[in-house]
Amino acid sequence: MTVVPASDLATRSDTALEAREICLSFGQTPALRGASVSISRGEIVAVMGPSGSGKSTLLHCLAGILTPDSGEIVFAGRRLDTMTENERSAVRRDRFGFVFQFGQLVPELTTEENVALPLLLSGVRRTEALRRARPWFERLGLRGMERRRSGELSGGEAQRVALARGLVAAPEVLFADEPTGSLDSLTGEQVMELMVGAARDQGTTVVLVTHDPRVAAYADREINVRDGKAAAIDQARR
Ligand SMILES: Nc1ncnc2c1ncn2[C@@H]1O[C@H](COP(=O)(O)OP(=O)(O)OP(=O)(O)O)[C@@H](O)[C@H]1O
Repeated sequence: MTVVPASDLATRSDTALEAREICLSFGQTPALRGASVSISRGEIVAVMGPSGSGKSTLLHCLAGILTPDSGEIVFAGRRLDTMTENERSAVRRDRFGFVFQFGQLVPELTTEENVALPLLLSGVRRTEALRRARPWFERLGLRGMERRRSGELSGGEAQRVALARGLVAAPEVLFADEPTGSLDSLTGEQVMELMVGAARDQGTTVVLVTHDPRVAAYADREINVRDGKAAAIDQARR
């Protein structure tokens, strides 16, 4: 009989990312109270729930930005919560992408440098990083804006640049916290269409926090967070 090591089994599984019974408090405030979620490879998941319910905290734990007080985070078969800070930051840099509500572009850099940034931080040479950033301008309708700085972009343009930056290194998981929260609904829908299209092309798993049911409708599945606990929404009700 061949014994398959548990690590191999985990690598072969379809699960990209998992939180198991995670708890996290900020001082006396419990933000997560035993939240569990399991996200498949290539799946696009919307995390919904009332303000203050723990959505962003859950996303930050899944992304290895925050470490839970108890429970486990498993990414690609490995415990993220027990890694050293250096290992976790290498996972964030090399295997995860991020898009936040206000884009958070580096104002001193041109848009093409902003898009290329994750590659530069991973040690890709500048010419090569800029070469790989270039197709994203065409793809996201940003052609001609390569040399602008973030102050010279509209909100929707800046958010598309942020999206390109989040996806340029072909991350395994893209974390998006209210990526359309600062945009009007039409611009928000354009950003969502681009995000979902690009993520599907690359096979990127997406964890998306949103208040907006129209944004959540782009996801394959909704997870509802209430009082620091997560529950999958019955798909039949959607
Ligand atoms: N850095 C922090 N320090 C102290 N308390 C915090 C911190 N971050 C979050 N909290 C608290 O943890 C709880 C969950 O916050 P979290 O931001 O995860 O909720 P959320 O569902 O994302 O809310 P929103 O939809 O308003 O963004 C809230 O009670 C919040 O006040």
